[in-house]
Formats: sequence, C-alpha cells, structure tokens
Amino acid sequence: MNALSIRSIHGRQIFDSRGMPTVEAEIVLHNGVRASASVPSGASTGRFEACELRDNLAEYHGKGVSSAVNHINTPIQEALVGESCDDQWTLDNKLMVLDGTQNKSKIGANAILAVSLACAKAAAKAYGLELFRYLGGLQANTLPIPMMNILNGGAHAGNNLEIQEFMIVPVGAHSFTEAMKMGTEIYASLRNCLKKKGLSTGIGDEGGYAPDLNGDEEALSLLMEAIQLAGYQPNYDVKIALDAAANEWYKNGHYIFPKLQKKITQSELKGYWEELCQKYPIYSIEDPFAEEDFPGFSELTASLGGSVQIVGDDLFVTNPDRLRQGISSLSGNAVLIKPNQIGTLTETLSTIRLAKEHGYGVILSHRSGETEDTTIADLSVAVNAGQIKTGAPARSERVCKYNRLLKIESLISGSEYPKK
Ligand SMILES: C=C(OP(=O)(O)O)C(=O)O
Ligand SMILES: [Mg+2]
Repeated sequence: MNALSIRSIHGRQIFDSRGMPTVEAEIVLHNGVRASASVPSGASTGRFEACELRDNLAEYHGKGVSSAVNHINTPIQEALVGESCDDQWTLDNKLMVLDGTQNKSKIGANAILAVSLACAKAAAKAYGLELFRYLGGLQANTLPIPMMNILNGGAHAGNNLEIQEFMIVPVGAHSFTEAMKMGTEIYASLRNCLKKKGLSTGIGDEGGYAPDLNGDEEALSLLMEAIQLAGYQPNYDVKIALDAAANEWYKNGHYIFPKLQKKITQSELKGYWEELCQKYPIYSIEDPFAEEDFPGFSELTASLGGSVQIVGDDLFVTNPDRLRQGISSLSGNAVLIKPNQIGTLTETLSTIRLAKEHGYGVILSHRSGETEDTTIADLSVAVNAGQIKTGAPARSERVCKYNRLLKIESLISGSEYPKK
C-alpha cells in the first residue's frame, strides 16, 4: 500500500445528453484524492466496437446500465483495490483479464472505460498535474483544430439529410481561441441564414441545426453562405468536413441513401465524393463507405487521399487490429479516436501511437450521446492529435470540451496550433 493505491471504487448510473442511462465511476485513493469519469454512447455505432453493456430489461427501453454499474461495484472493485493508480497498463490489463472476452461483453466496455479513465484522473490529481500533462508529459503542447458539427443529419436528426455531420474547420485560425471565435460566429450566422429562409432552427443530437432540406448539396450551400456571412472566406479561413456515417446506408449488400431511399453502387458513391470535393472546400470525409468496405476506402484514398483526409470511424473503431488492416490495405489516411469503442485508456493510446507511426491523422472524438466528462479534450492535447470533433459550439455537453481546451490553452505558455 502507498498513498497512490486505490482505496475504493464506486460505480453509479447517470444520464447522457439524450436522457439515456450511462455509467460513472469514482475512485478514492489512500491519500484521500478522489476522481471520477463517465462514458458517452453512440447512435451510429459500428459492429466491431467493444460492447456497451445494457440490461435488456423493460425499464429504460432496454437501455439500463445496472449490470455495468454492479460490475464496477463488485468484481472491478475487488480486482483493483490496493493497486497503484499510476500504473495504467497494469490496471487496464487486469480489467481486460477480468472480462476475458474479445469485445469486453462480460464486464462491459462502459464499466471498464469509466474505471480506466477515473484511475488516470486520480493519478493526475495525486501528482498535482493537469490530466493532459500527466498523460502527455512535457511534449503535450499542441491544441487541436476543432471540427464543429453545425448541421446535423442522418441518424442524429431523423434522417433529414443523408450525410450525418456537416462540420466547419477553422483552418485559418492562429490559436484555439481564435478558432472558437470563428466557429461560434459562423454557428450564429447559420442560424440567421436558416431564419431568413423560414427553415427550422431546431437542433440535432450534437447541437447542430437540423432543418429539413432538399439534399446534402443544399446543406453544403448553407454552410458556404454562413461562413461568408460571418465575414470569412471558405477554403482559405474555413474548410468543410463531413461524416457520412455510410455504414448506416448499407443494408443487405447495397448502399441506399436513407432520405431519398435511392440505391447507389459503391462506384457511384465514390464518384459522389469526388464530385462534392470538386465543388466545395472539403478537407475531410469520415466513413464514406461501410464498416467492412475496406476496398471502397482504399479506392477513395487512392483517388482523393493526396488532398483530402479520409477518416475511418466505424471502419477502425479505435481498434489497433482494425487499423493495422487499414494500413496494410491503404484504406483511409486518418483514424477517429473514440475511447469507448475500445474500452481502455491503454488500448486507446496504442491505437493513436500506431496511427502516428504510419502517418495517419488522429482525431479525438466525442459520441452523439455525451456527458460532462472532458477527458477527450485533455487526451487530444496529451497526444498532440492536432484535431478534435466534439459537436456544435453549443449545448453544454459539447461546449464543456471546448471550454476545457480554452483553459488548457491558457495553461500552456507557448502552446501550438496546427497549420492546415
Ligand atoms: C460521433 C459520431 O456519432 P455516434 O456517437 O452516434 O457514433 C460519429 O459517427 O462520428
Ligand atoms: Mg462517425
């Protein structure tokens, strides 16, 4: 036993931004330090993600988390009490051995991740360090460029649009603070554009507007208009990023646009992305094809990858084995990092390291169902990811991550901001 050893672990149910139950874990150390972490939840989830354990009982429409919470309070607590909170690899390895399955379906990746992150937070506190500094050391100095999802579509907005996320990326900013200024101004001018056209300013799951439009190109035109109305130059100051979440379009061996209910072949879809990239200043496309369509990713990377970021989310699910498959088949050139897709901090860091070693871009990401936990903000700086996507600059479960980054920027003298 030492001051850093874990005295107790407590799990509890809290609620996410969609009003669904999720898991929080609290760790108390022998020296009295306490820290807690909570886990988010996706809507457009990949089949290869680690298992989010749900009770499957009538209450909460089958989405309760009492078994995951019980797993924290009994087997996890028994396995980790007395361990030192700063030995992350050992802690995470014990959690994986305790679970014993490939996809963490016995204990639940939600239970495991909450504890894994809470341990890191407790260790940072015990050392008197900010989380990004504890995780990243002296070299953690780069703030990420925010990819702000200001127009919501797909599964996050009742399929009002085919594409799930229309994001603005303030590439012309010189600091994170300036990027936030640009993003929030454009978000406000998009609201004005929508109002002027008599369109709804209601919002989707990630805080972006969710109007019923005639198609994805109308959404892209609106983004261009909002950027200009706010006084910025598309392409030069602000680029556009998309998350198609095309896995949601793939049913029984075919791609079908969910709104138009129109079938589209893989090669037509590739042509669609190429056309959009010619017409608009698109900097990044996430999940342009389904989670098993490595060939589709690889063909698009060959055609657009020299100038456009092709991101694997459902394709890679933050899993080093899936990313290795992508690296060897030249599928995509960037990975989305969602810690709850894999379930431990150690594995998340391994996937990030692998991506960097092979020249893949790294984007830390929230989920569509979020909590007030800001770990991904710290993680993005800790690993110098250079990019984060955490929704619209509105709704507190998104804004808390942006606000945390503003604070981190003010804490790092000589902080860096990437040039794109
Ligand atoms: C954040 C996303 O959505 P979800 O959390 O629903 O998977 C995404 O697809 O990138
Ligand atoms: Mg995605």
